Amino acid sequence: MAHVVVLGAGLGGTLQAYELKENLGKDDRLTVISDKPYFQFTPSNPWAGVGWRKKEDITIDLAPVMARRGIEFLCDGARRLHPGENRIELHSGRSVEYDYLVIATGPELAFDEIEGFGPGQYTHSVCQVEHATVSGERWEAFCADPGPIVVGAVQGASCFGPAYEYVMILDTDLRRRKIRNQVPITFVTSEPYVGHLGLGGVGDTKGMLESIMRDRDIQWVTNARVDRFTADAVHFTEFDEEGQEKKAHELPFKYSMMLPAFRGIPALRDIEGLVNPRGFVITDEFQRNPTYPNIFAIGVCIAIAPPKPTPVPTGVPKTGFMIESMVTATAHNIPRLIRGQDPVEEPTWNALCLADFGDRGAAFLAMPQNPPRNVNWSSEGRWVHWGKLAFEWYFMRKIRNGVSEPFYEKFIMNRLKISKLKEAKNG
Ligand SMILES: Cc1cc2nc3c(=O)[nH]c(=O)nc-3n(C[C@H](O)[C@H](O)[C@H](O)COP(=O)(O)OP(=O)(O)OC[C@H]3O[C@@H](n4cnc5c(N)ncnc54)[C@H](O)[C@@H]3O)c2cc1C
Repeated sequence: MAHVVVLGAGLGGTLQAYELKENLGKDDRLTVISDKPYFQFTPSNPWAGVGWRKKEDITIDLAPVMARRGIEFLCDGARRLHPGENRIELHSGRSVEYDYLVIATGPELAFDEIEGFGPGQYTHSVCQVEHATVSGERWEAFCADPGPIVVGAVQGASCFGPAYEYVMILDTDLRRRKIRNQVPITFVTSEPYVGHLGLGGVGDTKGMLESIMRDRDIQWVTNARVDRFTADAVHFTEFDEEGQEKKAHELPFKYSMMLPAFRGIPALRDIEGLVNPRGFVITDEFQRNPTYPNIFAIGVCIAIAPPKPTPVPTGVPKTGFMIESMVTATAHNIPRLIRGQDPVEEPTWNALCLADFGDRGAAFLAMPQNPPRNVNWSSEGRWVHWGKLAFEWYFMRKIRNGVSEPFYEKFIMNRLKISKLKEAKNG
């Protein structure tokens, strides 16, 4: 009999618990530990950031759901991991021991690396539902007395999709309110070009997103390193393609949201052999840590090197499709280890993003994540907006009912089939 613990109950940890439950033996114990009592559907946070969703629409109370699936649930935060003792020390003072651990703690948001940045300072956030709810409330006040907007992603950011989503959603909302003409919008990003996305672009994301931004009167600045935020301006330095300083900017705003860089959570930081210098968990091809072979990690908390350095540092996004493949590999590898076998399942690490703009949207699929790729596809249209609504509905239902079926695999296969049929029809 083995005790398997999943630390973190976000998109990755919750799915991990459901898939492990299917594959573990009857006598094995499964515990989920999370510092929040609810699951939040992070992809809907940009909608909460304009008041299109409330917190209760996109969160699910985990205790009853986990109880129904026969999974122990502990709502407590990890203070420190002691991997040499197979023990997690929790904020309550209690310790939990494990035979196998899956770390799924997502990112710590590194707002403190830039002066004046983040909630409680001068800018807003949609990274967590608690932030997005406040942003949605402030958005109402902004619309009553509008001015310039700055949206984007700072140096070291890896998650660019939600920045594009949020800027387009704000544009859509302002047009619906018929006040778009009073609001200059600028997109400021550390990416070397619009549509790079931390992936070197996917298909024609550069041309596609530039064209959409032009169409929506959104100005942009790329290769930007933010130096500080003050109450009503972002101060940043623009670099050229060689990485030389090009121009210092002071751009005024009345409302701003920029994606921060991520790092690993404090409970894991500086544990030698477990994490890299930014606190991301080191994993091998089986999602297993090489130093502590009974520890696996999935989701945003793992270390992935960028494919190619950029003039201003950028990271690699870890999106749902990729996380799902990490979950599935881990759900097969841990039971194999318990049975005395070697791990064999490797994740596929592909990237899919449905970026909703409130009326239409843009989608891309990169298989594998880094170029050169077998599938390098991007598209835009009204179908993406409907696709994102379906994604939210399906995912919330899946978490509520404890279903472990892979979503992305099915969605992508269907979408690619439709594209191929269309191509064949058009000759
Ligand atoms: C705004 C936004 C929108 C996104 N939209 C999309 C999208 O549309 N499609 C897509 O594919 N990807 C999207 N992503 C990327 C990615 O899919 C999400 O970030 C996803 O939530 C990552 O899952 P995760 O399980 O790794 O981390 P999280 O979902 O962040 O989960 C981490 C969990 O660990 C818990 N935790 C943290 N610290 C501790 C601790 N010390 N002790 C115990 N528990 C702890 C947290 O409370 C949380 O429950 C988006 C990301 C953001 C920020």
